[in-house]
Amino acid sequence: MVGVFEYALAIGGIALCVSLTTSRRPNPPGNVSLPPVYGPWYLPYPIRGFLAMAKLGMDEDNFLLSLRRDYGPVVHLPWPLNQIFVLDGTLIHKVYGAPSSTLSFTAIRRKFQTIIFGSPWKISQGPGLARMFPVHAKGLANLRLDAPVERFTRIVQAKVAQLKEQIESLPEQAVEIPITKWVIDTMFEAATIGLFGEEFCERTLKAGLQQDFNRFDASFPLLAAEMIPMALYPLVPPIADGMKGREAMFSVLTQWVEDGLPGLDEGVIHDMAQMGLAEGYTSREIATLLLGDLWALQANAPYAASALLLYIVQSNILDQVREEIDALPKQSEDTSDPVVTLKTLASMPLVASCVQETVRLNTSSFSIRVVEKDFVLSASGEGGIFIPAGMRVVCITRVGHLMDELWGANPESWIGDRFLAEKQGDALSSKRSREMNGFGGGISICEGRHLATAELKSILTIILSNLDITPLKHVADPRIPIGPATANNVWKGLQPSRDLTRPGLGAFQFGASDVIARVTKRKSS
Ligand code: HEM
Repeated sequence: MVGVFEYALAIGGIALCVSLTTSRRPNPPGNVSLPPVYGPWYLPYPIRGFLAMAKLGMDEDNFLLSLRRDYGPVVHLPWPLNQIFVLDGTLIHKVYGAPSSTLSFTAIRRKFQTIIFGSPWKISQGPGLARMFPVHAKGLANLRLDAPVERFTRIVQAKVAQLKEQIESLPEQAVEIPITKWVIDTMFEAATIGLFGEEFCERTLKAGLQQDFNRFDASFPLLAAEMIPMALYPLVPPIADGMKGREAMFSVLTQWVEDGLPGLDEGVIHDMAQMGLAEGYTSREIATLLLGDLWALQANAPYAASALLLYIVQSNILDQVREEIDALPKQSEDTSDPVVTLKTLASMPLVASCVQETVRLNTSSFSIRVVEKDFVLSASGEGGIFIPAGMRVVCITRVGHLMDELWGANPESWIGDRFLAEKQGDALSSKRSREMNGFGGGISICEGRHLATAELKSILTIILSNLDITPLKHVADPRIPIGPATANNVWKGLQPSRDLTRPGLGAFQFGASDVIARVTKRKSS
């Protein structure tokens, strides 16, 4: 029988081997240097790596900001992460601009398709997916979004009308609701109908799939960390629970594909499913592909939308935002409801700036690349930092968003017109837009960014045209570690607390934390 001593010996042996192999550093050529290594010099590399992992998981913002202060724009976090973090906007753009033959992403996307979304390896590694990737990207381009945005908008209008009716039926002519939950639930339905159509959404609601989505989504950080082999998923309780949620979603998706995608006859989801059938995939295999879209659709935008609404209604630019919204053409002469289309949404520069500012402040995105060939990372072309082949480079967008000089004196504050050309000048506002990397960048940039932006503008427009929102009090979620949206909480208004268990996964989520708001029919005009 193997005893504790043998186990300790084996673990010690592995740690020693890792320490010896990972401590050997390559010799960089010429006038370039290696990135500094994280952690106290006297500790072995694996211990430094574990320290980094623990700090990242416990206090993302403070850890990331301290990396840049203590090590500069690039730092190597040793095994088990074994990643090179890039912490400065200019260098991040160098990574985004590198050719895929040097810094690649496809292998990671393919691997995630299996270890997170459950596709069989033969599909995630097969040639069919290579044919689907470009069709998928085109399917979410602006040109293809009129119909999804129209469907999304129709549902949000109906939900707001329902809320108005509820308000009118009450003697106090007001309701007090958890506003984040209301926005997230509304977005869940509207966005599902937007991309997947009404019939699928109806089946989703009937099966209570939003809860299953949340269970799967809660396991996402562990799955994406790639630390737990798939064979052990059933033994790790949060992942096992996530897998139950995933299975429930597969079952509804598979049946819907089996039935011939009722309620949907165009768009990216329709095209993907048809391509899957043409490749000879089973309905369940197609369901695994569609799950990736359902996750991307719902994991970020609803949270960003509720943060945006709360920022604006508590800011001193609310009246200006309303002026812009009120200037939209009306649906008819006897209504104040605006025409909400991709075209009208594009005519609101202040609202666009508020959306960008919210995505800047309320996201943390890690864009990962595999280093295929030795690479020198340099801002100026002179000297630079040597990155050897075989490593992983990770663009840490959050640090650039909070520390780069171009944001001015108060980068941790929400300033709605920070991106407005009229206010900042054309050069600065377009430089800021280029450096806003909340949707990632380069070959892995968020394909849904146009849809997400349109959704955020649409729901904001419909709510502010019809309702007055007064935030009253914060509600905590005792189950999750929580924190302010930024390390130095400079926002004086109310916002739900940020779930700190999701470093680098896009828009901040809030668990069950919320803000109770008083909602009345809009009075001001
Ligand atoms: C505010 C809302 C959103 C935020 C902040 C966001 C953010 C991100 C980020 C950070 C990435 C990874 C980028 C990288 O690795 O460089 C990503 C990928 C992706 N997003 Fe979004 N996203 C949002 C909404 C959406 C929506 C509504 C969709 C629609 C389906 C979507 C579809 C995708 C897809 C398909 C990818 C994968 C791209 C790839 O692997 O190449 N996203 N998103």
